[in-house]
Amino acid sequence: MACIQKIWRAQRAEGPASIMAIGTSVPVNCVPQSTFPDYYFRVTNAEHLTELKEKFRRICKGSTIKKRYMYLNEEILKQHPNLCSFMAHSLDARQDMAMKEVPKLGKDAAEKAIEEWGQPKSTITHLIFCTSTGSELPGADYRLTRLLDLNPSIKRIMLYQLGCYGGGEALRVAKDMAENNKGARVLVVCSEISSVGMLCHPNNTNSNPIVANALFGDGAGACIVGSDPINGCEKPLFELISASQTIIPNSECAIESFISEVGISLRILRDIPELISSRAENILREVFQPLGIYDWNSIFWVVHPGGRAIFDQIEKKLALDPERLNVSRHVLSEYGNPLGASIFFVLDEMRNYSAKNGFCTTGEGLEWGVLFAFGPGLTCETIVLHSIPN
Ligand SMILES: CC(=O)CC(=O)SCCNC(=O)CCNC(=O)[C@H](O)C(C)(C)COP(=O)(O)OP(=O)(O)OC[C@H]1O[C@@H](n2cnc3c(N)ncnc32)[C@H](O)[C@@H]1OP(=O)(O)O
Repeated sequence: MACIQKIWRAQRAEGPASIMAIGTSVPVNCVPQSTFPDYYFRVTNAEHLTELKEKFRRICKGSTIKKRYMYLNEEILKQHPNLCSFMAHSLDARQDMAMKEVPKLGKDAAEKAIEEWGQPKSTITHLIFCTSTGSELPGADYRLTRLLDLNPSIKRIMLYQLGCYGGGEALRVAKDMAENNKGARVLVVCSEISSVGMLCHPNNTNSNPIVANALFGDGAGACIVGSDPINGCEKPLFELISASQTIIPNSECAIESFISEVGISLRILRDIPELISSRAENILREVFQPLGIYDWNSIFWVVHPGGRAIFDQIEKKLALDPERLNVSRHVLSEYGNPLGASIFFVLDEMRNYSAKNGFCTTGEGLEWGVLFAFGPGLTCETIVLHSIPN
Protein backbone atom coordinates (compact mmCIF):
# COMPACT_ATOMS: atom_id res chain seq x y z
CA MET A 1 0.00 0.00 0.00
CA ALA A 2 2.82 2.37 0.96
CA CYS A 3 4.44 1.53 -2.38
CA ILE A 4 1.29 2.49 -4.35
CA GLN A 5 1.13 5.80 -2.46
CA LYS A 6 4.75 6.45 -3.36
CA ILE A 7 4.19 5.75 -7.07
CA TRP A 8 1.01 7.84 -7.04
CA ARG A 9 2.76 10.80 -5.41
CA ALA A 10 5.75 10.56 -7.75
CA GLN A 11 3.38 10.95 -10.73
CA ARG A 12 2.06 14.26 -9.41
CA ALA A 13 3.45 17.79 -9.65
CA GLU A 14 4.59 19.67 -6.57
CA GLY A 15 2.91 23.02 -7.12
CA PRO A 16 -0.12 24.61 -8.78
CA ALA A 17 -0.45 24.83 -12.55
CA SER A 18 0.36 28.14 -14.16
CA ILE A 19 -0.10 29.77 -17.52
CA MET A 20 3.43 30.12 -18.92
CA ALA A 21 2.74 31.79 -22.27
CA ILE A 22 -0.20 33.19 -24.23
CA GLY A 23 -0.74 33.70 -27.97
CA THR A 24 -3.70 35.06 -29.91
CA SER A 25 -4.54 35.38 -33.59
CA VAL A 26 -7.28 36.86 -35.75
CA PRO A 27 -8.20 36.61 -39.46
CA VAL A 28 -6.80 39.42 -41.65
CA ASN A 29 -10.22 40.87 -42.44
CA CYS A 30 -10.92 43.62 -39.88
CA VAL A 31 -14.47 45.00 -39.78
CA PRO A 32 -15.14 48.40 -38.19
CA GLN A 33 -18.39 48.30 -36.22
CA SER A 34 -19.41 51.80 -37.40
CA THR A 35 -19.67 50.70 -41.04
CA PHE A 36 -20.83 47.15 -40.36
CA PRO A 37 -24.61 47.88 -40.54
CA ASP A 38 -24.25 49.20 -44.11
CA TYR A 39 -21.96 46.33 -45.06
CA TYR A 40 -24.13 43.61 -43.47
CA PHE A 41 -27.42 44.76 -45.00
CA ARG A 42 -25.75 45.26 -48.40
CA VAL A 43 -24.06 41.84 -48.64
CA THR A 44 -27.23 40.11 -47.50
CA ASN A 45 -29.40 42.11 -49.97
CA ALA A 46 -31.54 43.34 -47.09
CA GLU A 47 -31.36 47.09 -47.70
CA HIS A 48 -35.16 47.19 -48.00
CA LEU A 49 -35.53 46.21 -44.30
CA THR A 50 -34.94 49.81 -43.26
CA GLU A 51 -36.41 49.63 -39.73
CA LEU A 52 -34.47 46.48 -38.93
CA LYS A 53 -31.31 48.08 -40.24
CA GLU A 54 -31.85 51.07 -37.95
CA LYS A 55 -32.34 48.72 -35.00
CA PHE A 56 -29.19 46.86 -35.97
CA ARG A 57 -27.32 50.17 -36.13
CA ARG A 58 -28.56 50.97 -32.58
CA ILE A 59 -27.43 47.57 -31.29
CA CYS A 60 -24.00 47.94 -32.95
CA LYS A 61 -23.60 51.37 -31.36
CA GLY A 62 -24.79 50.16 -27.96
CA SER A 63 -22.39 47.21 -28.10
CA THR A 64 -19.33 49.49 -27.51
CA ILE A 65 -17.48 47.29 -29.99
CA LYS A 66 -15.15 49.32 -32.22
CA LYS A 67 -13.98 46.57 -34.52
CA ARG A 68 -14.05 42.82 -35.02
CA TYR A 69 -12.22 40.33 -37.22
CA MET A 70 -14.04 38.00 -39.57
CA TYR A 71 -12.80 35.22 -41.80
CA LEU A 72 -15.70 35.86 -44.19
CA ASN A 73 -15.01 38.71 -46.59
CA GLU A 74 -17.00 39.97 -49.53
CA GLU A 75 -15.10 37.81 -52.02
CA ILE A 76 -15.87 34.60 -50.09
CA LEU A 77 -19.50 35.65 -49.70
CA LYS A 78 -19.78 36.15 -53.47
CA GLN A 79 -18.50 32.60 -53.98
CA HIS A 80 -21.12 31.29 -51.51
CA PRO A 81 -24.27 33.38 -52.07
CA ASN A 82 -26.40 30.96 -50.00
CA LEU A 83 -24.69 32.17 -46.81
CA CYS A 84 -26.44 35.52 -47.27
CA SER A 85 -29.80 34.36 -48.65
CA PHE A 86 -32.83 33.97 -46.44
CA MET A 87 -33.07 30.41 -45.04
CA ALA A 88 -31.00 28.98 -47.93
CA HIS A 89 -29.24 25.65 -47.42
CA SER A 90 -25.60 26.46 -46.75
CA LEU A 91 -24.38 23.99 -44.13
CA ASP A 92 -21.97 22.17 -46.46
CA ALA A 93 -20.13 25.36 -47.41
CA ARG A 94 -20.00 26.52 -43.78
CA GLN A 95 -18.73 23.16 -42.58
CA ASP A 96 -16.03 23.01 -45.32
CA MET A 97 -14.66 26.41 -44.29
CA ALA A 98 -14.77 25.59 -40.58
CA MET A 99 -12.86 22.32 -41.07
CA LYS A 100 -10.02 24.08 -42.91
CA GLU A 101 -9.84 27.41 -41.13
CA VAL A 102 -10.41 26.58 -37.43
CA PRO A 103 -7.18 24.53 -37.04
CA LYS A 104 -5.23 27.09 -39.15
CA LEU A 105 -6.20 30.05 -36.98
CA GLY A 106 -5.53 27.92 -33.89
CA LYS A 107 -2.07 27.11 -35.28
CA ASP A 108 -1.18 30.83 -35.54
CA ALA A 109 -2.12 31.42 -31.90
CA ALA A 110 -0.35 28.23 -30.75
CA GLU A 111 2.88 29.18 -32.55
CA LYS A 112 2.92 32.53 -30.76
CA ALA A 113 2.40 30.86 -27.38
CA ILE A 114 5.11 28.26 -28.08
CA GLU A 115 7.53 31.00 -29.17
CA GLU A 116 6.95 32.97 -25.98
CA TRP A 117 7.32 29.83 -23.87
CA GLY A 118 10.69 29.26 -25.55
CA GLN A 119 10.87 25.49 -25.08
CA PRO A 120 11.02 22.82 -27.82
CA LYS A 121 7.56 21.79 -28.95
CA SER A 122 8.63 18.15 -28.61
CA THR A 123 8.28 18.67 -24.83
CA ILE A 124 4.55 19.41 -25.11
CA THR A 125 2.88 16.37 -23.55
CA HIS A 126 -0.84 17.20 -23.88
CA LEU A 127 -3.08 19.15 -26.26
CA ILE A 128 -6.55 20.47 -25.51
CA PHE A 129 -8.40 21.93 -28.49
CA CYS A 130 -11.67 23.70 -28.10
CA THR A 131 -14.06 25.08 -30.72
CA SER A 132 -17.76 25.62 -31.31
CA THR A 133 -17.28 26.11 -35.06
CA GLY A 134 -18.06 22.95 -37.04
CA SER A 135 -17.10 19.41 -36.14
CA GLU A 136 -15.43 16.48 -37.88
CA LEU A 137 -13.67 13.15 -37.36
CA PRO A 138 -10.81 13.05 -36.70
CA GLY A 139 -11.20 16.37 -34.93
CA ALA A 140 -9.51 19.77 -35.06
CA ASP A 141 -7.10 18.54 -32.33
CA TYR A 142 -5.82 15.93 -34.78
CA ARG A 143 -5.49 18.46 -37.60
CA LEU A 144 -3.56 20.85 -35.36
CA THR A 145 -1.22 18.06 -34.23
CA ARG A 146 -0.36 17.50 -37.90
CA LEU A 147 -0.15 21.20 -38.78
CA LEU A 148 2.24 21.91 -35.89
CA ASP A 149 4.11 18.66 -36.39
CA LEU A 150 3.60 17.74 -32.74
CA ASN A 151 4.62 14.39 -31.32
CA PRO A 152 2.03 11.84 -32.58
CA SER A 153 1.92 10.37 -29.06
CA ILE A 154 0.82 13.67 -27.53
CA LYS A 155 -2.29 13.09 -25.40
CA ARG A 156 -5.18 14.98 -26.99
CA ILE A 157 -8.56 16.14 -25.78
CA MET A 158 -11.11 17.68 -28.12
CA LEU A 159 -13.81 19.93 -26.68
CA TYR A 160 -16.54 20.66 -29.25
CA GLN A 161 -19.62 22.90 -28.95
CA LEU A 162 -19.25 24.40 -25.49
CA GLY A 163 -19.86 27.99 -26.58
CA CYS A 164 -18.33 30.85 -24.68
CA TYR A 165 -17.31 28.97 -21.54
CA GLY A 166 -15.08 26.68 -23.64
CA GLY A 167 -11.87 28.60 -22.94
CA GLY A 168 -12.53 28.46 -19.18
CA GLU A 169 -13.30 24.75 -19.31
CA ALA A 170 -10.16 24.06 -21.36
CA LEU A 171 -8.03 25.86 -18.76
CA ARG A 172 -9.71 23.94 -15.92
CA VAL A 173 -8.95 20.62 -17.64
CA ALA A 174 -5.36 21.78 -18.39
CA LYS A 175 -4.85 22.59 -14.70
CA ASP A 176 -5.95 19.07 -13.73
CA MET A 177 -3.65 17.53 -16.33
CA ALA A 178 -0.64 19.62 -15.33
CA GLU A 179 -1.05 19.01 -11.61
CA ASN A 180 -1.71 15.28 -11.95
CA ASN A 181 1.06 14.44 -14.41
CA LYS A 182 4.52 15.46 -13.27
CA GLY A 183 6.36 17.38 -15.99
CA ALA A 184 3.24 17.77 -18.18
CA ARG A 185 3.20 20.73 -20.53
CA VAL A 186 -0.28 21.29 -21.91
CA LEU A 187 -0.91 23.27 -25.07
CA VAL A 188 -4.43 24.73 -24.84
CA VAL A 189 -5.93 26.11 -28.06
CA CYS A 190 -9.34 27.61 -28.63
CA SER A 191 -10.21 28.68 -32.16
CA GLU A 192 -13.52 30.20 -33.23
CA ILE A 193 -14.67 31.33 -36.66
CA SER A 194 -18.26 31.91 -35.70
CA SER A 195 -18.90 34.20 -38.68
CA VAL A 196 -18.75 31.08 -40.85
CA GLY A 197 -21.61 29.51 -38.89
CA MET A 198 -23.71 32.48 -37.89
CA LEU A 199 -23.65 35.02 -40.70
CA CYS A 200 -27.14 34.97 -42.19
CA HIS A 201 -29.83 37.10 -43.77
CA PRO A 202 -31.38 39.44 -41.16
CA ASN A 203 -34.84 38.37 -40.09
CA ASN A 204 -37.71 40.74 -39.41
CA THR A 205 -39.50 38.36 -37.08
CA ASN A 206 -36.59 37.29 -34.89
CA SER A 207 -34.02 39.66 -33.35
CA ASN A 208 -31.58 36.96 -32.32
CA PRO A 209 -29.66 36.76 -35.62
CA ILE A 210 -29.06 40.51 -35.67
CA VAL A 211 -27.93 40.54 -32.03
CA ALA A 212 -25.53 37.66 -32.77
CA ASN A 213 -24.26 39.37 -35.93
CA ALA A 214 -23.60 42.54 -33.94
CA LEU A 215 -21.54 40.87 -31.21
CA PHE A 216 -19.50 37.91 -32.34
CA GLY A 217 -16.02 38.03 -33.84
CA ASP A 218 -13.50 35.45 -35.01
CA GLY A 219 -10.27 34.72 -33.18
CA ALA A 220 -8.07 32.08 -31.59
CA GLY A 221 -6.21 31.97 -28.32
CA ALA A 222 -3.62 29.56 -27.00
CA CYS A 223 -1.50 29.06 -23.92
CA ILE A 224 0.97 26.71 -22.35
CA VAL A 225 -0.01 25.37 -18.94
CA GLY A 226 2.33 23.48 -16.62
CA SER A 227 3.34 23.05 -12.98
CA ASP A 228 6.77 23.40 -11.37
CA PRO A 229 8.30 25.84 -13.90
CA ILE A 230 11.92 25.17 -14.81
CA ASN A 231 14.00 27.83 -13.09
CA GLY A 232 15.46 30.35 -15.50
CA CYS A 233 13.74 28.76 -18.52
CA GLU A 234 10.01 29.09 -17.92
CA LYS A 235 8.25 32.17 -16.58
CA PRO A 236 4.72 31.81 -15.21
CA LEU A 237 2.23 34.60 -15.95
CA PHE A 238 -0.72 33.53 -13.78
CA GLU A 239 -1.05 30.63 -11.35
CA LEU A 240 -4.33 28.70 -11.56
CA ILE A 241 -5.23 28.22 -7.90
CA SER A 242 -8.69 26.65 -8.07
CA ALA A 243 -11.20 26.02 -10.83
CA SER A 244 -14.91 25.37 -10.67
CA GLN A 245 -17.96 25.08 -12.88
CA THR A 246 -21.58 25.70 -11.99
CA ILE A 247 -24.98 25.95 -13.65
CA ILE A 248 -27.04 29.07 -12.94
CA PRO A 249 -30.51 28.03 -11.69
CA ASN A 250 -33.50 28.54 -14.03
CA SER A 251 -31.36 29.53 -16.99
CA GLU A 252 -31.33 26.46 -19.21
CA CYS A 253 -32.86 28.18 -22.24
CA ALA A 254 -30.89 31.42 -21.89
CA ILE A 255 -28.33 30.55 -24.59
CA GLU A 256 -29.14 27.85 -27.11
CA SER A 257 -27.64 27.05 -30.45
CA PHE A 258 -28.97 24.76 -33.18
CA ILE A 259 -27.18 23.47 -36.24
CA SER A 260 -29.37 23.04 -39.30
CA GLU A 261 -29.16 23.18 -43.09
CA VAL A 262 -29.14 26.99 -42.94
CA GLY A 263 -26.23 27.25 -40.50
CA ILE A 264 -26.04 27.91 -36.77
CA SER A 265 -29.00 29.64 -35.18
CA LEU A 266 -28.29 31.11 -31.79
CA ARG A 267 -30.99 31.96 -29.28
CA ILE A 268 -29.85 34.43 -26.64
CA LEU A 269 -32.42 35.63 -24.14
CA ARG A 270 -32.58 39.28 -23.17
CA ASP A 271 -32.17 38.56 -19.46
CA ILE A 272 -28.69 37.00 -19.68
CA PRO A 273 -27.05 40.06 -18.03
CA GLU A 274 -29.54 39.83 -15.14
CA LEU A 275 -29.16 36.03 -14.76
CA ILE A 276 -25.37 36.13 -14.67
CA SER A 277 -24.93 39.20 -12.51
CA SER A 278 -27.46 38.12 -9.90
CA ARG A 279 -25.54 34.87 -9.33
CA ALA A 280 -22.02 36.35 -9.49
CA GLU A 281 -21.80 37.23 -5.78
CA ASN A 282 -22.65 33.63 -4.70
CA ILE A 283 -20.15 32.15 -7.13
CA LEU A 284 -17.38 34.48 -5.98
CA ARG A 285 -18.09 33.90 -2.29
CA GLU A 286 -17.77 30.17 -2.77
CA VAL A 287 -14.48 30.26 -4.69
CA PHE A 288 -12.77 32.96 -2.61
CA GLN A 289 -13.93 31.68 0.78
CA PRO A 290 -10.71 29.61 1.33
CA LEU A 291 -8.70 32.83 0.86
CA GLY A 292 -10.98 34.96 3.04
CA ILE A 293 -11.44 37.48 0.20
CA TYR A 294 -14.84 39.20 -0.02
CA ASP A 295 -13.86 42.61 -1.41
CA TRP A 296 -14.40 42.26 -5.16
CA ASN A 297 -12.53 45.51 -5.80
CA SER A 298 -9.38 44.01 -4.28
CA ILE A 299 -9.03 41.44 -7.09
CA PHE A 300 -8.30 41.74 -10.82
CA TRP A 301 -10.97 40.63 -13.28
CA VAL A 302 -10.66 38.54 -16.43
CA VAL A 303 -14.23 38.31 -17.72
CA HIS A 304 -15.57 36.80 -20.94
CA PRO A 305 -16.59 39.78 -23.13
CA GLY A 306 -20.10 38.45 -23.75
CA GLY A 307 -21.74 41.83 -24.20
CA ARG A 308 -21.69 45.37 -22.79
CA ALA A 309 -24.86 44.94 -20.75
CA ILE A 310 -23.35 41.93 -18.94
CA PHE A 311 -20.38 44.03 -17.80
CA ASP A 312 -22.74 46.85 -16.76
CA GLN A 313 -24.85 44.52 -14.62
CA ILE A 314 -21.90 42.74 -12.98
CA GLU A 315 -20.35 46.12 -12.19
CA LYS A 316 -23.60 47.37 -10.69
CA LYS A 317 -24.52 44.28 -8.65
CA LEU A 318 -21.03 43.85 -7.18
CA ALA A 319 -20.41 47.61 -6.74
CA LEU A 320 -17.21 47.33 -8.78
CA ASP A 321 -15.05 50.37 -9.46
CA PRO A 322 -15.16 51.06 -13.22
CA GLU A 323 -11.46 50.27 -13.66
CA ARG A 324 -11.98 46.65 -12.55
CA LEU A 325 -13.60 45.67 -15.85
CA ASN A 326 -11.57 48.02 -18.06
CA VAL A 327 -9.34 45.29 -19.49
CA SER A 328 -12.30 43.01 -20.33
CA ARG A 329 -14.24 45.94 -21.82
CA HIS A 330 -11.19 46.87 -23.90
CA VAL A 331 -11.09 43.36 -25.40
CA LEU A 332 -14.81 43.60 -26.24
CA SER A 333 -14.20 46.91 -28.01
CA GLU A 334 -11.20 45.60 -30.01
CA TYR A 335 -12.38 42.08 -30.90
CA GLY A 336 -16.11 41.77 -30.15
CA ASN A 337 -17.02 38.39 -28.65
CA PRO A 338 -14.87 35.57 -30.13
CA LEU A 339 -16.78 32.94 -28.08
CA GLY A 340 -14.54 30.51 -26.16
CA ALA A 341 -11.33 32.14 -27.42
CA SER A 342 -12.25 35.47 -25.78
CA ILE A 343 -10.83 34.64 -22.39
CA PHE A 344 -7.31 34.21 -23.83
CA PHE A 345 -7.53 37.69 -25.34
CA VAL A 346 -8.47 39.09 -21.92
CA LEU A 347 -5.63 37.19 -20.16
CA ASP A 348 -3.20 38.45 -22.81
CA GLU A 349 -4.44 42.02 -22.49
CA MET A 350 -4.29 41.82 -18.68
CA ARG A 351 -0.61 40.93 -18.57
CA ASN A 352 0.28 43.39 -21.38
CA TYR A 353 -1.68 46.24 -19.81
CA SER A 354 -0.08 45.52 -16.41
CA ALA A 355 3.45 45.51 -17.86
CA LYS A 356 2.89 48.59 -20.05
CA ASN A 357 1.55 50.63 -17.15
CA GLY A 358 4.32 49.64 -14.75
CA PHE A 359 2.13 47.62 -12.36
CA CYS A 360 4.10 45.42 -9.98
CA THR A 361 2.15 42.24 -10.87
CA THR A 362 0.69 40.67 -14.01
CA GLY A 363 -2.75 41.44 -12.53
CA GLU A 364 -2.83 45.25 -12.49
CA GLY A 365 -0.65 45.33 -9.38
CA LEU A 366 -3.10 43.11 -7.43
CA GLU A 367 -2.24 39.69 -6.06
CA TRP A 368 -5.48 37.72 -6.58
CA GLY A 369 -7.83 37.67 -9.51
CA VAL A 370 -10.79 35.89 -11.04
CA LEU A 371 -11.35 34.44 -14.48
CA PHE A 372 -15.07 34.31 -15.20
CA ALA A 373 -16.45 32.73 -18.37
CA PHE A 374 -20.03 31.75 -19.15
CA GLY A 375 -22.04 30.14 -21.91
CA PRO A 376 -24.93 27.80 -22.66
CA GLY A 377 -26.53 26.21 -19.63
CA LEU A 378 -26.04 28.91 -18.34
CA THR A 379 -22.73 27.41 -17.34
CA CYS A 380 -20.13 29.47 -15.49
CA GLU A 381 -16.45 28.62 -15.28
CA THR A 382 -14.60 30.38 -12.49
CA ILE A 383 -10.84 30.20 -11.92
CA VAL A 384 -9.03 31.84 -9.02
CA LEU A 385 -5.87 33.41 -10.44
CA HIS A 386 -2.69 34.34 -8.60
CA SER A 387 -0.66 37.03 -10.33
CA ILE A 388 3.14 37.00 -10.68
CA PRO A 389 5.45 39.93 -9.84
CA ASN A 390 6.37 41.83 -13.02
C1 LIG B 1 -22.40 32.11 -27.16
C2 LIG B 1 -22.05 31.89 -25.76
O1 LIG B 1 -21.87 30.74 -25.40
C3 LIG B 1 -21.88 32.95 -24.76
C4 LIG B 1 -22.20 34.38 -25.08
O2 LIG B 1 -21.38 35.23 -24.94
S1 LIG B 1 -23.77 34.67 -25.63
C5 LIG B 1 -23.89 36.40 -25.78
C6 LIG B 1 -24.15 37.05 -24.47
N1 LIG B 1 -24.40 38.43 -24.73
C7 LIG B 1 -25.60 39.01 -24.49
O3 LIG B 1 -26.51 38.38 -23.99
C8 LIG B 1 -25.74 40.45 -24.86
C9 LIG B 1 -26.16 41.29 -23.69
N2 LIG B 1 -26.76 42.52 -24.18
C10 LIG B 1 -26.04 43.61 -24.50
O4 LIG B 1 -24.84 43.68 -24.33
C11 LIG B 1 -26.82 44.78 -25.04
O5 LIG B 1 -28.17 44.61 -24.73
C12 LIG B 1 -26.69 44.95 -26.58
C13 LIG B 1 -25.24 45.29 -26.92
C14 LIG B 1 -27.08 43.70 -27.34
C15 LIG B 1 -27.57 46.08 -27.06
O6 LIG B 1 -27.36 47.18 -26.23
P1 LIG B 1 -28.16 48.59 -26.37
O7 LIG B 1 -28.24 48.92 -27.81
O8 LIG B 1 -27.50 49.57 -25.49
O9 LIG B 1 -29.62 48.51 -25.82
P2 LIG B 1 -30.74 47.46 -25.56
O10 LIG B 1 -31.93 48.26 -25.21
O11 LIG B 1 -30.24 46.49 -24.55
O12 LIG B 1 -31.02 46.71 -26.93
C16 LIG B 1 -31.33 47.33 -28.18
C17 LIG B 1 -32.35 46.50 -28.91
O13 LIG B 1 -31.87 45.16 -29.02
C18 LIG B 1 -32.82 44.24 -28.46
N3 LIG B 1 -32.10 43.15 -27.77
C19 LIG B 1 -31.18 43.25 -26.80
N4 LIG B 1 -30.79 42.02 -26.42
C20 LIG B 1 -31.48 41.14 -27.16
C21 LIG B 1 -31.50 39.73 -27.22
N5 LIG B 1 -30.73 38.97 -26.44
N6 LIG B 1 -32.34 39.14 -28.11
C22 LIG B 1 -33.13 39.88 -28.93
N7 LIG B 1 -33.14 41.24 -28.91
C23 LIG B 1 -32.33 41.86 -28.03
C24 LIG B 1 -33.58 45.09 -27.44
O14 LIG B 1 -34.84 44.54 -27.17
C25 LIG B 1 -33.69 46.41 -28.15
O15 LIG B 1 -34.70 46.34 -29.14
P3 LIG B 1 -35.62 47.64 -29.48
O16 LIG B 1 -34.66 48.70 -29.93
O17 LIG B 1 -36.53 47.15 -30.56
O18 LIG B 1 -36.32 47.98 -28.21
